[in-house]
Parts: sequence; structure tokens; C-alpha cells
Amino acid sequence: MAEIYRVDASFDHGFFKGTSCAFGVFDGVHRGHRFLLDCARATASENGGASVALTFDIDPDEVFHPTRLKKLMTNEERVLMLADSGVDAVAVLPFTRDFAASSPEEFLVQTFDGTVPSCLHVGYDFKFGARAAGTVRDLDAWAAEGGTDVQAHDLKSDDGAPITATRIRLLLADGDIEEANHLLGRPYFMTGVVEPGRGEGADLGFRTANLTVPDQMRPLGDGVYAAYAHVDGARYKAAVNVGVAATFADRATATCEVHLLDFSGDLYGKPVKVEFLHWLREMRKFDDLDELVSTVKGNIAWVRENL
Ligand SMILES: Cc1cc2nc3c(=O)[nH]c(=O)nc-3n(C[C@H](O)[C@H](O)[C@H](O)COP(=O)(O)O)c2cc1C
Ligand SMILES: Nc1ncnc2c1ncn2[C@@H]1O[C@H](COP(=O)(O)OP(=O)(O)OP(=O)(O)O)[C@@H](O)[C@H]1O
Repeated sequence: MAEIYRVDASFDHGFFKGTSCAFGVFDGVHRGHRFLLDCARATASENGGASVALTFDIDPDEVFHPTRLKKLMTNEERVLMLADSGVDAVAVLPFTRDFAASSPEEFLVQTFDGTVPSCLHVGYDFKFGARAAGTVRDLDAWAAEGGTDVQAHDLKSDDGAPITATRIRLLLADGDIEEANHLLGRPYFMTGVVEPGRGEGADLGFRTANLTVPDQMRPLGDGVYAAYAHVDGARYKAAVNVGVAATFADRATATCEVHLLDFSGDLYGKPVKVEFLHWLREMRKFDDLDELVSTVKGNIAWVRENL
């Protein structure tokens, strides 16, 4: 696991000397992001410097577009996944309103404070600074003075279109978990802490761990999915309902209900990570509870046989 540095007032910017940095938010740490991180690793090994994922502590959209934000992972998960991606270090810039309001030139001065990296990798569409006015042309102008080799890459594509966090979010919203996972290069996951439910699952014949995942952290469309649930270091097959149960909409609050196969025990208060693998069906409002039970049990049987 790479070292994680916070680029705050006490940070020694001498750290950047000789480094190869890949710069971006990196929500999802998808295959396109990994391509850019691999480019940083390649030039780092050519130049003999360290490879660095340079990112922000929060997603800038948390400041600018909080209502339409649908994040692929929490900020902590993102930074940890970057640290585990093979780079030597992760440098985390605090994203304040002041920082965001700085001109492209000031933004770069504040970020590097006089010590520039030897190589900086970005996608060709990379934008930075106030109103995202800074472009690769500004990076090139800055690099010409300081001597950084700026490499603006074509975006890694799949099926003729660039792999982007936005594209993955749209697939997830449609429940197209297989294609989203293909672009992520790993299963999409959601995390949460188990809360008490209404206790009806046990009466119905299947228990569920209830998670309340905030809207901003739920790009995945409502529906029933086959998944793996990770808890206490163990992995269980799971049948999962995403969204507030339509049959109980008047009293249900959980936004993700997880039935773990072959598990019996108390999960309240425990963190659970749910890795989604297949879409099974749309969530329905059932008029008949027996039909709800037999449908859910059929989903659980499918998971048992097919995962
Ligand atoms: C695999 C699975 C599929 C589900 N599908 C639906 C559904 O289509 N419609 C619905 O209203 N609730 C659905 N549920 C939610 C159940 O109605 C809910 O788990 C049950 O009411 C127990 O809730 P409780 O744990 O809060 O007591 C599903 C739950 C699971 C585990
Ligand atoms: N497919 C890709 N191939 C190479 N580089 C990429 C790709 N997608 C993004 N990048 C670059 O990775 C860095 C992080 O980008 P960013 O966090 O904006 O990701 P994104 O997937 O494009 O997100 P969004 O869809 O929300 O704009 C930027 O330098 C960006 O240009």
C-alpha cells in the first residue's frame, strides 16, 4: 500500500521533485484511470522518480453539484484504492472553495509551490481551476517555464467510447451492472453499516441486513441483484434489493436490503461491503405477500445455484 500524503500547510512540496504524477479526481478508479496511473508508473521507472496519484480529498462536485452527485465510492475508499493501485504515493489536495476559485495559474502554483514534477499525466480533456477554465494548453504554458513533461493522453476507450465515471454512472442507473463492472475492471460495490429493520424479513422467511445508503452514494438503479457480501472478513453469496421496498413504501427506510445466504447471526452495527454482479429483476410492489415471498425465495435460489 502506497503512502498517503495530505498537501496541507505542513506539507513539504520538495516531495514533488522528480515525480511522475497522474492528476484527477478518479471517482471509481476505473480502467481509464488505471491506464493513466500506469502511464505515471512507466515514466517514473524510466526517470528513476516516484509515481504519484495526485487527487483531491473530496469530489469537487460535492461543492458545485451536490444535488445531482452520484458517487461511485466514498472519498476514503477512493484514496485507499488509489494507494493500492501500484503507485508509490498518493498526494491528496484539500479542495476548498478558495482553492477552487483560483485561476489556473494560481491553482498550479498552490499545488506544487515551486517544486514541479518531472512528468504530469492527464487525460486530454483535463480541466482545473476556477470554473474549470484551465485546460491542457494552460498546463503546457506552465510546463514550458518549469520544465515538467506534460503528457495529455487520449482517453482509454471500450466499444468505441471513452471509459469515464459519467458513463459508468449511467450504466449503473440502468441496472447494467455487468457492463459497468467491465468498464470499472472490478465489481461495483456499495458499503454501509447494518441498521435494525422492521423485522418483517424474518417473519417472511428470509432475514435481511438493512443499509441506509445516502442518495449521493447510490448510483445503482433500484432493483434486485445477485451479489457477494463481505462482513467480518468473510464473503457470502447474497440476494439484494436496492431501493426502498415498494410494497412497504409507507414504512420502509432502508435503501439496500441484503439477504446473506448461509449466514445466521447478528449484523447490527457492522460494516458490510456489497459487490454487485448480476441484475435479476425490477423491484416490484406486491399486492400479495405470498407472491413476494415466493419471488424473493426464487431470487435467493438463483443466487445459490449461479454465483
Ligand atoms: C432479494 C430480495 C428481493 C426483494 N424484492 C422486493 C420487491 O421486489 N419488492 C418489495 O417491496 N420488497 C422487496 N424486498 C424487500 C422485502 O420486502 C423486505 O426485505 C422485507 O419486507 C423485510 O424488511 P425488514 O428487513 O425491514 O423487516 C426484497 C428483499 C430481498 C432480500
Ligand atoms: N478513459 C480515460 N483514459 C485516460 N485518462 C482518463 C480517462 N478518463 C479520465 N481520465 C483522466 O483521469 C484523470 C481523472 O479524471 P476524472 O476524475 O475527471 O475522471 P472521469 O472518469 O473522466 O470522470 P467524469 O466522467 O466524472 O468526468 C483526468 O486526468 C482525466 O482526464
